[in-house]
Amino acid sequence: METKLTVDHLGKAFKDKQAISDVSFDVRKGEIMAILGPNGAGKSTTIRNIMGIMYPDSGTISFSGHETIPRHRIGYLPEERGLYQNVKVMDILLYLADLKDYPLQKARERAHQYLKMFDLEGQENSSIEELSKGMAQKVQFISAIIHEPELLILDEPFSGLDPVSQELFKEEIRNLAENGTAILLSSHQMNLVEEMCDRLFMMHQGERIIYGDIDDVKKRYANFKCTLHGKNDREQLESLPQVERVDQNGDTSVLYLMQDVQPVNWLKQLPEQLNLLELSLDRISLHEIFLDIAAGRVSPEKEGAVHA
Ligand SMILES: Nc1ncnc2c1ncn2[C@@H]1O[C@H](COP(=O)(O)OP(=O)(O)OP(=O)(O)O)[C@@H](O)[C@H]1O
Repeated sequence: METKLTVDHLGKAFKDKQAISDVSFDVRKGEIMAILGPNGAGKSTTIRNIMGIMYPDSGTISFSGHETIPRHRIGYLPEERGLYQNVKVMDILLYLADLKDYPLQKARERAHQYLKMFDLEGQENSSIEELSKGMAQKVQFISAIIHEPELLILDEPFSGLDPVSQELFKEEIRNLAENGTAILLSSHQMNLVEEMCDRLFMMHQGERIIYGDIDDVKKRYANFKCTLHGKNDREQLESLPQVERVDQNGDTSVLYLMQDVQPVNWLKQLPEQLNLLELSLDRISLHEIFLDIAAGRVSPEKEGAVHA
């Protein structure tokens, strides 16, 4: 797949605070790539460097192999929402398309098409201040894609959206990728990331922790967990073979199993005296991998540890 964006060994400090260091990843045509990490991990700093809102101290950013970034071929939904408040919806969309050198007539057609798709038909002449927060967010999303960008950067696109609007956004983001747009998406909603994205770049304290194909990452990091309902002694559960740790809440115990456990064999050796009302065995989710990272239970992987 053709590489659209390459971020290579990027570093940026604010005074004595190293916000990001040695950040490297790429985003390919037609894929949805997630950039993830706990609050303060450095996601927005990375994105702002790509967008030229700030300049890196080290490293390079290139677009289709060139270090001159054609910003008119990029669409950007920033984390900070906000469009000019007292300007009409259609006027702002055409103005922003024009800033990207996109033909006016085509922009008008696409604006109508997207306003309809996002249930905003008839709002062309409303001013932004008359719209609800979610409606204004839809207009801002349209403004990010109106000029048919080759690379689309979405910083927390789903925050503040109701479930119906969230579905609309998801569907359109998928459509854009299917039609060849390279998408870099930052989100704290792990279930959506797991559902939508092809690859991920997970960072913590400014550094890369995991980089790779979502399915490979899940296989590599997502061990099995066994949830037991029934009154059981925590220490006894902790002493069972191949149990890494136990979380207990009342009569519910979650046993996190070591890597490479064979679930069937592991189940066979459970002691008969266990109090078992219910038992389930699942792979841990991306959400839990994320919590492990935030808690420092996953250390940065070596370059190339997971093949991107
Ligand atoms: N303009 C700035 N001046 C000083 N420090 C900054 C500035 N912008 C970011 N930082 C610091 O850089 C680090 C990374 O911040 P950044 O906003 O990139 O994180 P993030 O991953 O986007 O977080 P969040 O999920 O909370 O949006 C933080 O420690 C933050 O305090």
